[in-house]
Amino acid sequence: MKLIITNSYEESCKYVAQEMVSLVNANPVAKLGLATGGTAEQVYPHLVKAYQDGKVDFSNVTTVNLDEYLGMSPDNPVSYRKCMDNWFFDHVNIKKENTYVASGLNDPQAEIKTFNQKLYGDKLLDFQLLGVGVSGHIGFNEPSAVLTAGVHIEELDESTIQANSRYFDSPADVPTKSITMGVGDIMKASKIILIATGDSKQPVISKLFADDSVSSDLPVSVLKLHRDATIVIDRALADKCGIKG
Ligand SMILES: N[C@@H]1[C@@H](O)[C@H](O)[C@@H](COP(=O)(O)O)O[C@@H]1O
Repeated sequence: MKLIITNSYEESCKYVAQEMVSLVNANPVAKLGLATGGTAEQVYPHLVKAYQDGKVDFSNVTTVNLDEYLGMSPDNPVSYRKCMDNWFFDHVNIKKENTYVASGLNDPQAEIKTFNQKLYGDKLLDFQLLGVGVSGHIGFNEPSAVLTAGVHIEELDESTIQANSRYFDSPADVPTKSITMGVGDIMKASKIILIATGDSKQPVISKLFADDSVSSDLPVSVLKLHRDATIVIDRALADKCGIKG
């Protein structure tokens, strides 16, 4: 697992976007795994800018998103589908039919089938963008005695519900379940970049770099097993975690 420490969150976002642009330029038919969440959100304006500046072409790119809340309509303004449309897809030349964000409204078992078809029907992911939850989750894979490899329905951790309640009227409105890629799905991506910032992520990032352990109590720690996973944090977060470098 590689660590990159930037001078600021803004610089982290630019760095991640630049990596994605380079990847698409090297492989115009790239299949990208995408992420929502407040941290990943600020990566997308840099991708849109690169497109507007003629530096990248998304016309042959396909995408699969990590997760969605169960019961969430794709039309709901806080759905991950709407987030992706608003932040990215509606502003670049990607074909909408080449983008997939699971529907939280469909029958869960049928949607798991569709999700797997999108993940494995043609080729594996060339890249996966990740954020990390305050619980240490990736996608919505929460800490637990065991982790699940494949696409599944996951009960959200109380800390995730609290953290994500900022997007809803109240914590009671946050869905309690999600449909998510499993850790095995994420780990099959050829290249993974995780971006983290902010004081709330200090406990999980500190734990991640405290030692060499991999544990289902800290789902993000599975990235230590990946050949090409990079964690991008800013100096402020690194300092909080006591990480030198
Ligand atoms: N399901 C998403 C995760 O994929 C994301 O990593 C996490 C981090 O969010 P934020 O960056 O807003 O802290 O948010 C949600 O829970």
